[in-house]
Amino acid sequence: MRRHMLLSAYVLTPGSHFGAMWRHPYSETDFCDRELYENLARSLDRYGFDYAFVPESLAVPMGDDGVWQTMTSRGASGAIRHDPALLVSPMIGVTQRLRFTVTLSTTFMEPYHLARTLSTLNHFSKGRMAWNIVTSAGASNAINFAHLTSLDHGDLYERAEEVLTVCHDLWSSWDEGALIADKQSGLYARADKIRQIDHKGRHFDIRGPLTLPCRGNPTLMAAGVSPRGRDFAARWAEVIFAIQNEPAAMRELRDDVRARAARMGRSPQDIRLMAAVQPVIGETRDIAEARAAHLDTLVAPDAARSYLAAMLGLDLSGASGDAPLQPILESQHRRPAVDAGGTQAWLAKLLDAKPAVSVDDAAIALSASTGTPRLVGTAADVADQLQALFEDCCDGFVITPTHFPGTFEEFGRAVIPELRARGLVASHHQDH
Ligand SMILES: Cc1cc2nc3c(=O)[nH]c(=O)nc-3n(C[C@H](O)[C@H](O)[C@H](O)COP(=O)(O)O)c2cc1C
Repeated sequence: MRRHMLLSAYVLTPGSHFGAMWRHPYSETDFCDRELYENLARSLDRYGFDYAFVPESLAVPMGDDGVWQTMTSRGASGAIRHDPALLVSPMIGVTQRLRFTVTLSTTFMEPYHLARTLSTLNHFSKGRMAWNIVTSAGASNAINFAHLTSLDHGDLYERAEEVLTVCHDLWSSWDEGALIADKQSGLYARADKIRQIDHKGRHFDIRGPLTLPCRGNPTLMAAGVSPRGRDFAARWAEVIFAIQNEPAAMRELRDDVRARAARMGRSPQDIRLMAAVQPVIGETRDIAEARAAHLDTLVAPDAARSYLAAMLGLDLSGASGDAPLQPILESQHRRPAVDAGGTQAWLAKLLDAKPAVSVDDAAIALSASTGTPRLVGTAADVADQLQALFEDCCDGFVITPTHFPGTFEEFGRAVIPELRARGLVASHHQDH
């Protein structure tokens, strides 16, 4: 069977990987409206997206200095976040085919909760769930859980391994056929087909069983990039979510995780990589270029500076926006705890092209796409760029919006038919 591209819609508000999304003239702004998500889900289902992908953070975004007010007041990426599991619940109800990726943290959630929430969603969606497993490293993630013992990077992954073991045990704590609901005999469930898990580990003490039977396991995704994160993905995940600017970095990540998986006895081809991309589509190339340039004008420099500071682990509080970035980088020698988006590689590329880039220009460039490749052009141009990446170094894309939900509609109306005509995405009702 021909290999098909996976297509996900990235549901992050009020800014997405484009940090000023809500300011776009065509964008919705009420991200607390249930119907917005139901309508989005209907459209995604109709156009043939594979997934709605919901990332997660349990804190409002903040700069490296802990100041959250700037980014929240500017509506930066992730300033409004719902519980991912609850967000997709109404979306499930209005769709037949669309699948859902919820990002849930192994650090701040308990495995019993995780296993049960995902199990319920997998029942309600008839098996259309995926879990993007994150360890939520970094100070901002921990800010609302300061009462918990803080875990270092290695401990986060050790806990995550235990969480996954427990979840799998809970998901198999009911055998198929355990639920019989036999009114005649009065036997609802066969206890001989339901097991305690009796887990006693370093982090958890859990008897089990789960409070409901399982309907298959969710598809597992992972998003770490360190050697430990890659091992974790190689052990558990079927899909890796990547924010990488360069094809070579996507290729290296996929090859490396596949090699690790092979050493663990898995088939390397079982691991697919979905890369975040930001399409900017125009009726003509000139229109697309003009739209891309317009996007940058919507980014607020103060919020962009906070974001740059957070992503690079810099103190920019005393810096003028016009100052060149390079000397600041050299004087501070600071590094972020997490390089989640390949930001260092993005920065190296920027400094290579523009050694004297100012703080604000760098900040605006980062907030405009978070380092995801921006694909600018007509629908056919965007399809060409996706095809080239797909044939070279990845298995699908997470489409990050510049306006919400318009980007998904433009992509669905103009680019997906083009990809389908080229045989690159599954036809409707066909599995990938
Ligand atoms: C592409 C990407 C996306 C991520 N998305 C999230 C997220 O939505 N929520 C979250 O809490 N952590 C997220 N993370 C953080 C990871 O789960 C992990 O904690 C972090 O990357 C540190 O692990 P590492 O050093 O192995 O990369 C993401 C990381 C990457 C690389």
